[in-house]
Amino acid sequence: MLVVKKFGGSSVADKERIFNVAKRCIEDYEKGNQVVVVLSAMGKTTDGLIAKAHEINPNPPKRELDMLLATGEQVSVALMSMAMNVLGVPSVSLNAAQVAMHTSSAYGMAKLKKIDTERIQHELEAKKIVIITGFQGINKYDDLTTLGRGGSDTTAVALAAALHADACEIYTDVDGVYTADPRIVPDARKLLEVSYDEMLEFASLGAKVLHNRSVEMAKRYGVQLVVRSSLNREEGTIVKEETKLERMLVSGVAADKNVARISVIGVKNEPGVAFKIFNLLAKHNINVDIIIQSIGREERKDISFTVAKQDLKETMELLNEHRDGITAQNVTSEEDVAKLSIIGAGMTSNPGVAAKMFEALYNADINIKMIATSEIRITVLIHEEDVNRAMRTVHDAFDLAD
Ligand SMILES: Nc1ncnc2c1ncn2[C@@H]1O[C@H](COP(=O)(O)OP(=O)(O)O)[C@@H](O)[C@H]1O
Ligand SMILES: N[C@@H](CC(=O)OP(=O)(O)O)C(=O)O
Repeated sequence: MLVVKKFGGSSVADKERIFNVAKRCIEDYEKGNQVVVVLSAMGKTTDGLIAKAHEINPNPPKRELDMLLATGEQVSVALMSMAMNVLGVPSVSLNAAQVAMHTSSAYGMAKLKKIDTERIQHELEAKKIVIITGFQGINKYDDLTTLGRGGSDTTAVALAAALHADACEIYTDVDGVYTADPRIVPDARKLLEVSYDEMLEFASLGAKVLHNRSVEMAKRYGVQLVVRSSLNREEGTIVKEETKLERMLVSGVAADKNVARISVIGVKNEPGVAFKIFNLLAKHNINVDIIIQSIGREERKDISFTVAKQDLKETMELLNEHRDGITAQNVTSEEDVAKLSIIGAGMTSNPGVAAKMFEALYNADINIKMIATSEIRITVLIHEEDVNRAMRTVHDAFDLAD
């Protein structure tokens, strides 16, 4: 059996945890399995590297930032292989260039395109545990790229697909996917199974327990995932196509503080304006979420939308630079906002769900700034300082603890 095991930064944060992971991997190896380990950078290393970059240059070139960030994962894999060596088990660490994990060129948000498996297969046949850097790749210029924050999960799923692995296990510091972030909602309940579609919404809406692209990829290639803890032996959560369990109306609540609101005020009420605004942002790889257009006062209207906080500065610069072209009278922004979402495949065609969420927020005196819905989620934009309270309130309103 070939197993891909991914351990996040929290699981390899210090010497004890590195040895803990090494031992868990060796247990699998000693059962006769082929073991591929994917690691993230230790603890908060990536945050530290980003801060260091900004000390030197407040606008670091994206290529150089990736060059720097990719070092974090290399430290983890080298130390892990040294730990396995101490424990007497043959292993080898490989970075993205050594494997040849090919990505697109977009530094900081590269997409995996193709993974060469020869080197990995060769090392597995030599009976080694193969330890691979998550989060990074190489592009067509042979430069190092990174896949976006939390991207090591995606590396693991891509490797599981490329190697036709029998299992793909994602180890973190909680023992599965819960109805809400268990650190914020203490009575959140662990889900035994969750469908790809629901997990994709969870991940995209702020539950960082899995990287959203890893779920997309798992669905596309039919890779079944298990999310579990590296710190205990509890059964985890299975992420797969269809779950046998009875459909819950709402499966969970997710929050995302990494969001900012932008309002483009007084644009002309004529065809093509929205196209010009969002085409401009798309050309600069800026992802936009909730979009609201006001009903036009005669000749002018406002368009508001959200972007990730790290894209706020660039978005504001672009919109101000093109203010005449997009016919805007003013552009404003708000940073202290957060998104709160409820997710559930069972909410389709159930008219009471939105009302129940809004009632819970009303009872807690929380104001809603924007609303977006899809078949399986309802998202509201609220004040950032209200978000944890809002999460607990909505979790309670839908009885998710039971
Ligand atoms: N619905 C959820 N279920 C479980 N964990 C969640 C959820 N939403 C958010 N989280 C958070 O995700 C964290 C794990 O993700 P992350 O910190 O990226 O771990 P790692 O370093 O292992 O990749 C948990 O500690 C938890 O606080
Ligand atoms: N080290 C990277 C990639 C990653 O996936 O990390 P983690 O698995 O610890 O969330 C980050 O911090 O974004």
